[in-house]
Amino acid sequence: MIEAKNISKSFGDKLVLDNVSARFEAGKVNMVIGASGTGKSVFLKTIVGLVEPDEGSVFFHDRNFTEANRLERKEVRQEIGMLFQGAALFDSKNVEENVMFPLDMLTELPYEEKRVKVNDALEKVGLGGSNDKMPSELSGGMKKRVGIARAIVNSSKYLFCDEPNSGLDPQTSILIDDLIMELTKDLGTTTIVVSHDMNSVMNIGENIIFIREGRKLWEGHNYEILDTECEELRDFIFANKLMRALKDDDERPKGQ
Ligand SMILES: Nc1ncnc2c1ncn2[C@@H]1O[C@H](COP(=O)(O)OP(=O)(O)OP(=O)(O)O)[C@@H](O)[C@H]1O
Repeated sequence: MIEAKNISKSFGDKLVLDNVSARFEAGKVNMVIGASGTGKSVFLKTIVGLVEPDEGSVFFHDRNFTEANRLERKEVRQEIGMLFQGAALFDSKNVEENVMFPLDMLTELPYEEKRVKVNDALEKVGLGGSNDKMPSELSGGMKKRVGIARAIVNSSKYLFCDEPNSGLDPQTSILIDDLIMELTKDLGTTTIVVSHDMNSVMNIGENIIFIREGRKLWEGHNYEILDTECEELRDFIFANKLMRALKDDDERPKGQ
């Protein structure tokens, strides 16, 4: 579980996060959604300590991360797996070396033990046996899978995914969403997905917070979202034509 309490952050005189609180449960896909430039990434960076909040605190289970010292923060960070936008693989490293990277950085394990963990992570994302492939030989969806394997290889308790579907076609996006959901359930991770993709929200959003201009305006489950009374959220959702069509269809009297 991760809890962010009353987080505020300004850059210069621009208030980017205004008293945002959220609770992200273990074993659930938690989503932070909102339009571009609205503060989602700054919020995620605040949670991992890449940005220091001006006010408020972040807790990982009962550990106060905001007040933790360097060593305590390092311990928490070792439990966080990150899937970056665009997968961010090292082009000059093969799949095995890419997935092994966090183990090289964070552990003293011998190569054979690291290899067992890498193979296990690759199996989990459906890429068993791809160790020697280079990123240039992989499709966009496979690169994301490698990125996900790298995020879970160190038995991460927390899985953060920044725009996991960016650059993917709709079918591959669904496969990646499903994989994120499956791993969250199987591994019991506290998963946070930052996204502005409404298809993903409808596929996997179990606990969603909507941020607009630095303020949290709504939170709930994907089955509630289409019925929201929050005008700003409706504008965000129904900017997507498919969502508008679904909503109209839902409201049409049956048999028409
Ligand atoms: N280090 C920084 N210094 C100054 N301003 C920043 C900094 N980081 C972010 N901002 C500003 O904070 C605001 C929120 O940015 P943020 O990246 O969180 O948006 P976002 O919702 O993640 O957008 P996107 O979906 O496009 O990634 C933007 O106006 C951005 O310019």
